[in-house]
Amino acid sequence: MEVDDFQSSTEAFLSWQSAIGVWMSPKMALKDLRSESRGRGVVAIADFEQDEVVFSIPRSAVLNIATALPDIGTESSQSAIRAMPSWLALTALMLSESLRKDSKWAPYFAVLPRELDSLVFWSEPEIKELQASAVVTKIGKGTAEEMFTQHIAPLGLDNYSIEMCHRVASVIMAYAFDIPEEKTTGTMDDNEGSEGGDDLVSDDEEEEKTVLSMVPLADMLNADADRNNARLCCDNEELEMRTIKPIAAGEEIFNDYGPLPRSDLLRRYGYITDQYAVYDVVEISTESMLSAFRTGGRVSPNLQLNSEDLEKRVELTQREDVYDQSYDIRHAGPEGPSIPDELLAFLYILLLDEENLAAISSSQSYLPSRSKMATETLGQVLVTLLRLREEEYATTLEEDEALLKSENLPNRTRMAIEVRLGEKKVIREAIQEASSFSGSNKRMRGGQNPEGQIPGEKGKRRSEESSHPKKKRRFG
Ligand SMILES: C[S@@+](CC[C@H](N)C(=O)[O-])C[C@H]1O[C@@H](n2cnc3c(N)ncnc32)[C@H](O)[C@@H]1O
Repeated sequence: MEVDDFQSSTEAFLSWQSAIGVWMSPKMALKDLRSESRGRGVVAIADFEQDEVVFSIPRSAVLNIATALPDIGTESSQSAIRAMPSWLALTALMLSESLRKDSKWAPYFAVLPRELDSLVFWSEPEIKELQASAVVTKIGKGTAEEMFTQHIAPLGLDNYSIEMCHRVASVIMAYAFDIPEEKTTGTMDDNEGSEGGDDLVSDDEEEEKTVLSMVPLADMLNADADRNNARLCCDNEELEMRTIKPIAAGEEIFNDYGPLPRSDLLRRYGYITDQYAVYDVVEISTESMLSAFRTGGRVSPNLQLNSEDLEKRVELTQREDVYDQSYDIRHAGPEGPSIPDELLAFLYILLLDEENLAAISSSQSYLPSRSKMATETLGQVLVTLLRLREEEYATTLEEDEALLKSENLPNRTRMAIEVRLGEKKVIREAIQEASSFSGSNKRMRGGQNPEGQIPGEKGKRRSEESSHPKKKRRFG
């Protein structure tokens, strides 16, 4: 789009917003931020105080099934759309609406991006640059295409194509909000959309009904984990973008997408920034850990297990509710350590000697506190497992750091390197944490002091010893 087109479509969009009842503070402006690679963004042109309204949007100016479906197609296509999962229904709705010559939403569609860098648009070689990042398994392109074919193709829309569906669905993923249905209360803190994830933050104890919606203007805010200074509030009949801290003239007004690792930021929104590095995550798959424990695997031979023993112990991890398909390793912070309690408990059960395993199996004793599970042996095994995980990436952390110094890297390659490098940093941090484990090995198979059973240690009362690990997982 030419500069003039960009400017004129921004102006047409803003006039249309006023015409459909959106109130905008004279202290805000919609700015061209392409020179900073952020498309359009909302900026303060005068000082805002905390909790001031930046703009307010009547519900009739929000695009969703309730506001737009009655105007399109036949009754049967309307009921077909209603029956679809919310992200697919909104995709069908936007495709249908964009075919209408007199569409009320045309000035809005004109400012939505034609292309994004979300992972669904990456070529195979580009995806390969993400190496062993678990995000590669979460792109869901094939599944989305099956759904387009199954649900949207039968509507017979003139503009239907798989590529078009991806374009619209990706805009929804990056731009849509789940908003509470009218007459309920709540506060939005990020735009989350297409995967049925209702990331609504609300004071209300009751479960709220939300509707996936495109909220023009609210979706013109860019996001920043550190500089988040505004939030979409749905407490009143109109939706209001309110400041959550004072904003000085000249500052950009930012939303937040929540604690997303950069891999997910890339998958959903097609960009990354350093501010989200703190949320980077590495998944370690349970299957890969179990194969390291199998006879001939990579943990030390005296800790390997035959299939029967392994199965028995895995069943116990399931009974103790510490079994997962994979475990998230992250940067240590106020939320907790790098290595989650569930992973410690899982490995602890695989490493327990027969006597203590039998005691837990028969509920004579319980999983101990984290510090007791963090034994030296477990730490060493974890270091081995983490090194194996690191080896799954085709390059090392140091090689990635060197690569990032090269100029003229294509943008997608650079973003992929940053994501995989961030994950390797998480692994290194977890290796450090595991190396510091110093709990006694007395209950471990192959422990250094297997004879050192303390009298009366077995069968302690729950109140003295148990600190059953709690699920702390934060990401889907
Ligand atoms: C909700 S829209 C924000 C408005 C968008 N800038 C526009 O011009 O339409 C989300 C998209 O904006 C871009 N974006 C948001 N925050 C960003 C940031 N901090 N840096 C770069 N791009 C950002 C990404 O392309 C993302 O998919």
